[in-house]
Amino acid sequence: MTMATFRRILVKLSGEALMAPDGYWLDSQILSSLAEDLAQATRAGFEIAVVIGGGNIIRGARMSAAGWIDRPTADSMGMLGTVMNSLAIETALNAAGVPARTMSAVSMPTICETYARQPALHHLDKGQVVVLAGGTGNPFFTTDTAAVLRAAELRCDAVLKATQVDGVYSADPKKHPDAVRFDRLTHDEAIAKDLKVMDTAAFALARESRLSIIVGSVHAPSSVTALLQGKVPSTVVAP
Ligand SMILES: Nc1ncnc2c1ncn2[C@@H]1O[C@H](COP(=O)(O)OP(=O)(O)OP(=O)(O)O)[C@@H](O)[C@H]1O
Ligand SMILES: O=c1ccn([C@@H]2O[C@H](COP(=O)(O)O)[C@@H](O)[C@H]2O)c(=O)[nH]1
Repeated sequence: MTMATFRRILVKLSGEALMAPDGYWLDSQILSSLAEDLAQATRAGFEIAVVIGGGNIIRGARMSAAGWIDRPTADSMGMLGTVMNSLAIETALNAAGVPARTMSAVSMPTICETYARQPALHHLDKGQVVVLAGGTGNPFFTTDTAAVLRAAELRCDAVLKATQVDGVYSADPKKHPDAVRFDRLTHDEAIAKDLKVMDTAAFALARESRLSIIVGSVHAPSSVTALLQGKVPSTVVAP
């Protein structure tokens, strides 16, 4: 399957991208612009499922490294952060005229639907955007792994990681300005080179499920549609 034939996409949005320039966890203008971008992708004919990270709120590994809290508890807090971001994106999508519903891997029935595969497929078939919250529901994982897992479950054609950088580089471009961007990589290469734009578990699951991953910048104008249509730079990780 080539990019031109992709129809159902799991968009992994950076949580960090929601942050306001002054460091506040959520900027409502950035949120609306992301929702408008997703709305444009649905109008272009893509079926969209969303996983949003929690890097603007809590990263469990970093928090527990300080020593006062254990990793599973910090990760639980991280998963709750992704629910907050998911409810925010659901609200912004509905305001942009796109029916959206949040489904959480962590059951909280007074707040949103609990994730289950068949109802999620049904919502997607009806043209709704499903926002998949709470990661995998387990500590020691990331929302990148959750994105690949849900993409495989929900018969998505690809995962789009819309992040802070415009692709996968030979090293973290924020720390190594001389790093070189790859246009294309195999899953094996991404794992062997230990390219930390996504965790190894996510790449390994994508390899097993033969899922392509497009990595590109969330900051490009109309980034989701432009990335899916190959109009802006990205890296495609594919079998
Ligand atoms: N080889 C690499 N190529 C590209 N980016 C890399 C690489 N290694 C590390 N990175 C870093 O990975 C980051 C993106 O991944 P990460 O999941 O941490 O952030 P995110 O997409 O903002 O997610 P969230 O905020 O939701 O956790 C980039 O900002 C970049 O600095
Ligand atoms: O399956 C999961 C997904 C996430 N977490 C925790 O949430 C934070 C935020 O997610 P990011 O992918 O880093 O944006 C993550 O650091 C974990 O602490 C989790 O435990 N399980």
